[in-house]
Amino acid sequence: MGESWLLQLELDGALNEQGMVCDFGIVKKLTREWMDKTIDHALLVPTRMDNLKVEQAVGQTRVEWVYPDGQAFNCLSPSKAIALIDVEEITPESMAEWCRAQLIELFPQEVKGLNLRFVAEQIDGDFYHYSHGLQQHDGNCQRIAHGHRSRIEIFLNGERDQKLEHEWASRWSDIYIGTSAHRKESAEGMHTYEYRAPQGEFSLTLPAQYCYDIDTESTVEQIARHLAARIKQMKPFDEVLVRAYEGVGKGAVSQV
Ligand SMILES: Nc1nc2c(c(=O)[nH]1)N=C([C@H](O)[C@H](O)COP(=O)(O)OP(=O)(O)OP(=O)(O)O)CN2
Repeated sequence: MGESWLLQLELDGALNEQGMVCDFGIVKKLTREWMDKTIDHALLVPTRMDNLKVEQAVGQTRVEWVYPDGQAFNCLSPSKAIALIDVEEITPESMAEWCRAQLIELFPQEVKGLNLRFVAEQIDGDFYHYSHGLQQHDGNCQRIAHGHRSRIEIFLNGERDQKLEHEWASRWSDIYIGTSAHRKESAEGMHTYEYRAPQGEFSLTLPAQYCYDIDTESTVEQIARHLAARIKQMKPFDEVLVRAYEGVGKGAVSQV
């Protein structure tokens, strides 16, 4: 599944010569750089999970996992796009503990304690939960399986339509949004996506029931456009406006 969490930090320690525990600028820089290097835009794999096999060779990592119903999940990607986390399950709490233990080592010695929390954005309505990879992105969004938790707003003739929002959020609850051009032949009932991007070769195979393909890259602009077009097909006489988000506070608007 895709996630977008806000990170909250509390530092404990004696005051330095500037009267600070640690300059906020340093806190933000250290934390952001470390998160970007380790878990942000990565596929987080809980290595104590059952039915998991991980192989690493020459900069590539392969993850094979069997779903409880016996179906297969397989991802091959440059190693930095897969974060192996020594826990049974990825939760905000298990990730906070895992990150805390490593992050505290990076702070100046005045910092004696670090409390770290991951929190989901407060979303009053529906949201969609998806993973994807943008082959054409020159940054880390090219990684084949990173995801977001995103609010969605749909308007018909200027009026919010929460029933439609709910329908799309349910359809896109823990979904992989694939790009048709990346599809390769696969066993029946499975989808395989493969592409080469600047960071290397990416490949992902998972059950078709967890996938939704679109004809373009899955940028949030294209997602908003796709949703607006699909809704317009069903409601040709209505003016349709979609606000689709990508994680917290960023998104796109499409109107047809
Ligand atoms: N105009 C667009 N820009 C970007 C898109 C997009 O769809 N349209 N998509 C991405 C990536 O998919 C990416 O996962 C999001 O990247 P980024 O904003 O860097 O990610 P974070 O969620 O980590 O956000 P921060 O708030 O910067 O932590 C990139 N750009």
